[in-house]
Amino acid sequence: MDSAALESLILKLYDVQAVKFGTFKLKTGLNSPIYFDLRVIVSYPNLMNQVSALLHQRAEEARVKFDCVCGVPYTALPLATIICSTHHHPMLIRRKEYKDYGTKRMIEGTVRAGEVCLIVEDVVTSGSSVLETAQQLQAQGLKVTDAVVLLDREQGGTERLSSEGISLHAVISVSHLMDVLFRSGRIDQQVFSSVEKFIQENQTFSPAGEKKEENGKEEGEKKEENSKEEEENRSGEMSYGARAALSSTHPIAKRMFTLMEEKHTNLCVSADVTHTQELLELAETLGPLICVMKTHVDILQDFSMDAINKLKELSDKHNFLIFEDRKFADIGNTVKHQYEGGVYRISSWSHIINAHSVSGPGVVTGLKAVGQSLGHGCLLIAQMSSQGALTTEQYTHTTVKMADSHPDFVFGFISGSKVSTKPEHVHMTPGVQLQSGEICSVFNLVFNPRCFVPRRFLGDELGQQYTTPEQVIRLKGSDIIIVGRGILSASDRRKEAEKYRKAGWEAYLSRVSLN
Ligand SMILES: O=c1ccn([C@@H]2O[C@H](COP(=O)(O)O)[C@@H](O)[C@H]2O)c(=O)[nH]1
Repeated sequence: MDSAALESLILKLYDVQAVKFGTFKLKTGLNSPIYFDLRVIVSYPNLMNQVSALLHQRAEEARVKFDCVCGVPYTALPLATIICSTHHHPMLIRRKEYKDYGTKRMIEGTVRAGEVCLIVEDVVTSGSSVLETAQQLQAQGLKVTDAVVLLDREQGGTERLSSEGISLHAVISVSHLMDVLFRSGRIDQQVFSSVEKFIQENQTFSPAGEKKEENGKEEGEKKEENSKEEEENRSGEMSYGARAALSSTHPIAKRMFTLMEEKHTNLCVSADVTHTQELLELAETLGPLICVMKTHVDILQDFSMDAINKLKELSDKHNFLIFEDRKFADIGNTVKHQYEGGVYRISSWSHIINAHSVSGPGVVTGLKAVGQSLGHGCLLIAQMSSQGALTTEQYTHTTVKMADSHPDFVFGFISGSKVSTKPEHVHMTPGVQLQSGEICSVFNLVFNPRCFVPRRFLGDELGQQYTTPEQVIRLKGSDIIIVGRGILSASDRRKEAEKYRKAGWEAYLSRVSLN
């Protein structure tokens, strides 16, 4: 690639303020000394043509073989359009928002399964937007081997994509850009060094499987480590879509992550009702807002397989998964019968079940013998939300190890926080309401009469404890909020569920990387 052409492009990008220096708060909460806003280039037709030509040239230099092109929405869409119309390549458009009407397609254009699609992107940080796009193309039977990007922030995107079998080809790297701007006198040594330091200290990719040393640490050190962990939960986080695209992700988790990203929801409603009509009404009204409906079928006074068949139809209609919260906890042989047979025949309709690990690995082996061939998945209960729960740190740790031994069936956990570092694992958290017990401590409630918080925000009379969607998703690093009475006790359940969906989704957006 012609270095003079690249230098002139970098200077033009600086001149049109597509690259800025200062203090910019990223979606992750981090303050960055550099910010790219390549959206502005749409106002400069010559620049658009130049960028598109260089992207195409980069793909040619890397000898990428492809049949069609797809731009990551939104900035790369017009770039892909110019490339396709200039070089006569078929184009595909990826929708960012799921639509609940019409064809409901996420990829528009003529899809020919088996063809190779080249992805075009403007800026890559962690690579999660490219991975999301790849995953949606792959879901349509297309192959994705390469992506071209105008600017690589060099924060781990190349490595992340490579670990997923995608080669990233960048026209400009951030170090090259900084070098040109420094040499041309556009930025001084201080700005140069602060950006260099930021990039070095904010890498988003590290090979999986590394565990932090915890033994022998002083209380203060441990506290600091905990807050670092919370910080990690908030920043550099992979998106649900990117996690769906990982080859090690269980099929149920793939489906779950994908539909969460499509529907913009990480809300699971806990349908703790006692009549089937109410259960079906909930599925019909809340279906578009949820990713999972959790049931306790043994509290239904009029259980019937007919009602269950209708629930299955609604789960297809509104694209949510069914999770029977049966909490299996017996020896392998017994749980096998409980899962497959009896009145409820749970394995015939529930996509997800869960189990306590207390009885040892036999519980998983027994359930797996029934559920694996049906394509179902299991969550292990690693922590509980109720006061005085016996789920100690050691218990949680052993439960995670048990899950690791059965990746073909166990795909995640019921827990109050993120207990596994594996991005393919799903964490679902119960005990969630919009206002938590932390607003006003029990001590204050008793001793300070002016501090009034309704009892239900603290917990219930039977030991349930609540935290907020923000705490669960952003600070504790869990993936899905499970909400029962927070929604069920509202006079307008749909409106209330929408509040929870929004709160959970915004908390998720605030923790994933700006890419
Ligand atoms: O530790 C746990 C495990 C499961 N649950 C279940 O979640 C819902 C919570 O209902 P709320 O009305 O939101 O309190 C309920 O079905 C429990 O069985 C849990 O609460 N804690």
